[in-house]
Amino acid sequence: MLNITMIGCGAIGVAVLELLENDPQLRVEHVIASAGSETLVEQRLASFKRPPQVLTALPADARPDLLVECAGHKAIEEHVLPALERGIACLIVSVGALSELGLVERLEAAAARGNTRIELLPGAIGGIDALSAAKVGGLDSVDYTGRKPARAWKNTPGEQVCDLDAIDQATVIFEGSAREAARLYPKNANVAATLSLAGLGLDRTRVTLIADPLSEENVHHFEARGAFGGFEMSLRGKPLQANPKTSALTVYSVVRALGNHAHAISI
Ligand SMILES: NC(=O)C1=CN([C@@H]2O[C@H](COP(=O)(O)OP(=O)(O)OC[C@H]3O[C@@H](n4cnc5c(N)ncnc54)[C@H](OP(=O)(O)O)[C@@H]3O)[C@@H](O)[C@H]2O)C=CC1
Ligand SMILES: O=C([O-])CC(=O)C(=O)O
Repeated sequence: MLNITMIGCGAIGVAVLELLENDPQLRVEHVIASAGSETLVEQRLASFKRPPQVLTALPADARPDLLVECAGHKAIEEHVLPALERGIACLIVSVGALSELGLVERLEAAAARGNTRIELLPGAIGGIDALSAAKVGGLDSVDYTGRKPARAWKNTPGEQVCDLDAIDQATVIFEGSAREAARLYPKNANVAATLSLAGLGLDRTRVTLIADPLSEENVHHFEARGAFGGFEMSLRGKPLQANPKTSALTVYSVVRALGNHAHAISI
C-alpha cells in the first residue's frame, strides 16, 4: 500500500479522496492545508470513513511514498521543493507554476539532490503522450485555445477586458505566450503550461483564452504541427460543481496517476 500526502484539499482534493476511499492500495495519511484553514478542511473530511490527518506542513519525520499537490501555484515553492529535497517523489497539477523563470531548474536540482522525481500530471487535457513524442522529431507550431463559461473567469484579469456578467457572445480575453497566460491566469491556464512543457516551450506556444457565456463546458483545443505530421485535439470538460474553473478530468487524472504508481499494470 502506498502512503500519500496531499497538499490542498479544495475541489480537486476532496473529489480525489472520495474516489480513493475504497482503493486498498492507496492511502492518504496526511492532508496539508493553508495555515488557518485546518478546521474548515477537517469539516470537509468529517464524513470520510478514515479521514486523513490535517496539518499545515509535512512533519520532519514523515516519509510518504508520494506527495500529490492539488493546491495552487504557491504550494510548489512552499511544499514541493522541500519535499523533493527530502527525497519524496512529487506529483503536481499546478503545472502553470513552472512558468516562473528558474523554477524548472530549481525543481530539477532539488529532485537530483533528493534522488527522486517530479511528475507533471496532464490534468484537464489529454494527448500529452503524443505531443511529447512528436517533440522528439521536432515541432513547428503548437496553438492552444482555452474556452470556459464566463463565470469561470471571475476574479481573473479577464474582468478588466470585458464585463463577464454582461457579455452575450464568446469574447477573447487573452492572446499571447503560454508563459504569460500561466502567470496571469494561475487557476485557468495550467493546461497551456502543460502543453508547452510537453511541446514547444512556454515562450513559443501560442495561447488564446475565451470567456463564453453560451458554453457550459471547459473546452481545451490544440493543434500541433511538426516532422511527425499534424495533430489536433478538442476536449470538452465538465466543470466541477465545487469550482467552475476546474474540470472534472483533473480529478480523474490525479486518481489515474496515483493508481499507476500502486497497481501492477499501469496505463
Ligand atoms: N493541470 C490542470 O489541468 C489543472 C490544474 N489546476 C490547479 O489545481 C489547483 C487547485 O484546484 P482546485 O482544487 O479546483 O482549487 P480550490 O480553490 O477548490 O482548492 C485549492 C485548495 O488548496 C488550498 N491551498 C492553496 N494554497 C495552499 C498551500 N500553499 N498549502 C496548502 N493548501 C493550499 C486552498 O486553501 P485556502 O483557500 O484555505 O488557501 C484550497 O482549499 C488550481 O489552483 C490550479 O493551479 C486546476 C485545474 C486544472
Ligand atoms: O480545469 C480546467 O479545465 C483547466 C484549468 O483550469 C487550467 O488549465 O488551469
